[in-house]
Parts: sequence; C-alpha cells; structure tokens
Amino acid sequence: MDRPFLDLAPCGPLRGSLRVPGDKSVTHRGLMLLALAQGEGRLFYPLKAGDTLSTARAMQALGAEVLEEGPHFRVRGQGLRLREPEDVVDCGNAGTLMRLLLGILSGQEGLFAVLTGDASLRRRPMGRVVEPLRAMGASIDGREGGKKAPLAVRGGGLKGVSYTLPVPSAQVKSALLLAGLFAEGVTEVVEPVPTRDHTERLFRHFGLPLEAEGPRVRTRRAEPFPARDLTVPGDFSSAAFFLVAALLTPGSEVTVEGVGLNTTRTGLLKVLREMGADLEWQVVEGEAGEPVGWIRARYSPLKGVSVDPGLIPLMVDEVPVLAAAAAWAEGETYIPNLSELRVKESDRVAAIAHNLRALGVGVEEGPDWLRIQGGGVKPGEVEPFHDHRIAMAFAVAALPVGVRIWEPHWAEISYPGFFQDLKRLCGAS
Ligand SMILES: O=C(O)C1=C[C@@H](OP(=O)(O)O)[C@@H](O)[C@H](O)C1
Ligand SMILES: C=C(OP(=O)(O)O)C(=O)O
Repeated sequence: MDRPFLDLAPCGPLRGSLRVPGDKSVTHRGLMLLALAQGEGRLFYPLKAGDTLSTARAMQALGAEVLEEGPHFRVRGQGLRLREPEDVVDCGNAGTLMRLLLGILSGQEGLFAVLTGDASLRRRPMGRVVEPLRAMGASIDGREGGKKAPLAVRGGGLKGVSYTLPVPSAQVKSALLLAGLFAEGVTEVVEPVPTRDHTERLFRHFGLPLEAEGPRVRTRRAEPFPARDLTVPGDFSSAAFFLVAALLTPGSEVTVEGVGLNTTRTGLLKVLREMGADLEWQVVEGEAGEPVGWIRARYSPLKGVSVDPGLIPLMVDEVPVLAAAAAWAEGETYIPNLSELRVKESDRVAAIAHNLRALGVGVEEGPDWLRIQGGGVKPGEVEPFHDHRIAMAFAVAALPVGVRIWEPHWAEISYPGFFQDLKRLCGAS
C-alpha cells in the first residue's frame, strides 16, 4: 500500500507572528469538567484535534451535549451524574483522556463503561492509574490484570486515600483528584516532583474543593457546581516547534502570541536559553487561572548542554523538539531522565535516536538518556512512528535542509494545520 508523505523544501528565514491552537491539556480538562457541571458553559478557542475530539465524543457518549459554535464549544453538563454509555468508549490516541476518564468513571455509582483506544494507547501503561484508583475502592479490570486497555469500570464506593506518585505524572495526579470529587473523605496526592497543574487551576476556576500545600494537593467530595465559561490559552507544546524552528534557521524571527506560559510547562525555555537562545517572553493576561502571553525567538547559534534532570517533567512533551535544537548546536547535548518518554504515543527515546541517525546526526541512546552530537543535519526521511510530536519535531530538525516526512497526518493528533503554518512562516505558499 502507498504510504502518504510530505516533502518539505529547505526553509528560508521564518518571519512573522502566529497563534497556535488551544492547549490540549486544558481542552481535555475543560470538556470533562463542563460535562460534570450543571447547565451550559462555553469553551472558547479549544483545541479541535484528534485527541480532544475523542474527548468531546467520549463526554457526549456519557450524556453531555457538546456543540460546536464556530471555533468554540458549548457544553451542556450532566451535573456530577453521567449517563451509562451504550457502547465501548473509544479514547483514540489520547492517554490524557483515558487516564483522567478512568478517575471520573470510578466515581460514578453503578455506572458500567469500557474504555479502549488505538493500537498505541492499548500498549500504554494504565496500571499507574488503575492501582491507586483500586486503592480508593474502584472496580476496574482489563487486559493484563488491568494494566492495559481495554479496561472495564463499574463505578462507585470510593474512599479518599493519600497517594504519593511513584512517577511524575500529571495524568495520574489528575485522575485521582477527579475521582476524589466522588469519594468519601479527603483524597490527597503527593507529588515529590512538580508536574503540570492545569487540573488544580481548573478546580479553582469551577469552585471545586482544592487545597495545595507544597507537594500535597487535596480534594474532597464535590457538591453540584454551576458551569462557567472558560478560555483556552494557546498550547506551549505546539508553540515550541516554531520557537526551535526560528532558533535554528538563520535570519529568523518569530513571535507566538496568546500562548500559555504556565511554568509547570515551560522548562524548555530555560534549557534553550542555557544553549544560547535569543528568547524573550512576557505574561500579558490570565485566562482560566493560566498565565498567557507572547514569546519571541530569533535565530541563535546554539551550544550543547547537559540538561538538568529536574526540568524534564516540566518539558516532558518538548524533548523531541529539544533534540532538534541539539542536532544544530555546537558540541554535545546530554538529556537524562527520559524513562517516561519510552511509554508515550511511541517509544520517543528510540524514535528520536532513529530519526537523528536518519538525518546524519550522531546519537547514543541509553535506557533513559540521549547523547546528541550537534553540528547540523543532512537531508533524509523522517519516520514518525505514529507519533504527532515526532512528526513535527523532525520536520523542524530538517527544516533548513529539506526533508521527506512519512505519514505527516499524525500531526493532526494535536495540531491540525501545523505544516500550513510552518510553510506560511517560511514564506512558502
Ligand atoms: O496531564 C496532561 O494533560 C499530560 C501530562 C503528560 O503526561 P504524563 O502525566 O504521563 O506525564 C503529558 O506527556 C501529556 O501530553 C499531557
Ligand atoms: C503524551 C502526549 O499525550 P497523551 O499522553 O495524552 O497521549 C503528548 O501529547 O505528547
């Protein structure tokens, strides 16, 4: 069978400004919380992409109304009580959807639901949410004793627990906090390493119970709560591709506007600055408790660095595009603490190493680290391994020399229109 591909010509300087699509994490959570609210609320500028459309469909299957109004969504919630779905709920490619929804469904008294997903999602570890949810009293079963989807949930009977996250994961934290809204007593999550805090900010936006004290976050059983409109900031993870593209293409200057600048997401900015990047940013306003502003990137000769392992959870989805920057830097870049990347949409450590080699870049791969020899890339072919971030990051890595990208449509999981935006900024038609 013919596989689709996209040939990108070498890109000249990138110039201009853009707005990237809405934040994926906030869109997933906004749809879920509006589905649990009472009455109607609008989600302004949400991400409408593969992953978040899976969430919209899932919440509809659970009884919420989700209507498109131009670029926005209008959601009519079910209150805290969802409807039993008539069929298996398909979470597509979205880990965030499956894990957070497991938390919500565990709390639904008597409701039965089965969650599945695509081949990638069915390979990903679900034991990390199933185990602590079972400790709260949830009844969940699935493949490999509940470690893999499809997973069947019979909701109800939850009691709060205190749970210390064994791996830094905002998805696990969020699943437990959502379950905690339906549990007797207090549910506490302790995170030794901070992760993105969108769930906590949205709990506050909707007036849901939340106490945060250092590494501890607590919630308790929620009373029915009214819907409230919510504006989604631009996705920092999507902006990152254009920032790095500008940094490594001579003569470039790109400004991304209206982008989320939550510091639990922007670890990449620190690493790039340390590499010598000419980057400026400013918070201009707050939306739904999230800081929003602009970021400007100008072409900069970069140098290799040894990345602080503590920054990885604050840039977990940006490691592929950091590898693109490292490929163009002078000298070696060492990126540690990557074990979580092995269980994303693809094994991203292996996918990064494969594509760097395909572009003529020296790379060594360890169990949880990468060592990349900078100095530029050669024209070649990019294999996304069915992973949106790999497709986009390596389009960026090869931008100055041109590249063939196999199955470019994977980008639509988080960024429909990515290649059009890239071509526009490159001055191509
Ligand atoms: O909570 C979220 O919205 C996300 C958390 C991260 O996953 P983990 O919780 O597995 O680290 C991230 O990789 C994913 O893209 C989105
Ligand atoms: C890991 C990602 O998403 P998810 O876990 O929701 O599939 C991602 O978007 O890079």
